[in-house]
Amino acid sequence: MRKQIAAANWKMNLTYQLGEKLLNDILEAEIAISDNQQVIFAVPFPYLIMAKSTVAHEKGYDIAAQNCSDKKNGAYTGEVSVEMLQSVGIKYIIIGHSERREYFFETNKTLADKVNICLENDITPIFCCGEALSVREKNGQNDYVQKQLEESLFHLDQDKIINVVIAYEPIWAIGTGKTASTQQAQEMHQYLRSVLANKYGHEIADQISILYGGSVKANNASELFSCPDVDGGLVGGASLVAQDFIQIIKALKQ
Ligand SMILES: O=C[C@H](O)COP(=O)(O)O
Repeated sequence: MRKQIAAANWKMNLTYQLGEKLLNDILEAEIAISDNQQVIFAVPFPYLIMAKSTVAHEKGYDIAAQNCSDKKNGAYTGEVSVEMLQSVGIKYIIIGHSERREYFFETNKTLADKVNICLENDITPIFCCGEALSVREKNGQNDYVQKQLEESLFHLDQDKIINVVIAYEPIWAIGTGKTASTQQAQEMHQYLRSVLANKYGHEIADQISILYGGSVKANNASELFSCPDVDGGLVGGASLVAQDFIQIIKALKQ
């Protein structure tokens, strides 16, 4: 049975001290996390070790990096390699967030390289895909996300794809307060799963968690997560407020 995941993406927000307090405030709520659920905090690089040790003894909680280099190592000043992240215990990395695609010009090919290095190091990529408003207005969202999957993931064998988490994030819903309707979210997630099934078969596709991202809030998480093909969320703004993210964790399907 695939995991139900609440992933917090702090992006470039919070000081170290506020981040540490936020983590502790959420852990103090002592939410019961079932074996089928996972809570992940994607924190800025300088906070990874603190965050990792803060959740170390908490069942069902883990930490992610928000990005990594597409190079393995070497003279790339300012870059952070997957091997470095692995060496401090990181098990998840967000790959291909739309903000990285837009502001840092990451291409499907670069992201395929990042995915490969993650998997070589036993790290689960949380692979983001999603269309801009202009694409949706032309009803081109299915082809658009399918191409993102084909060009960044479909070189993987069955035993590798099974270790990837996918996050569908309609760009028009990120940080805008506009959320995809439950029907839009379910349609896209179902479509993504059918694309995976066509390539890898239903048994594999049914095991891959597909998260929804785009203005998930405390008051809409239950409805979104109740969709059969929505396996939790990748949450930006609402993950910065302890009480809001606590509600979002509680909204995960069991
Ligand atoms: O990574 C998270 C997504 O970009 C969604 O962000 P948001 O919840 O602020 O819309």
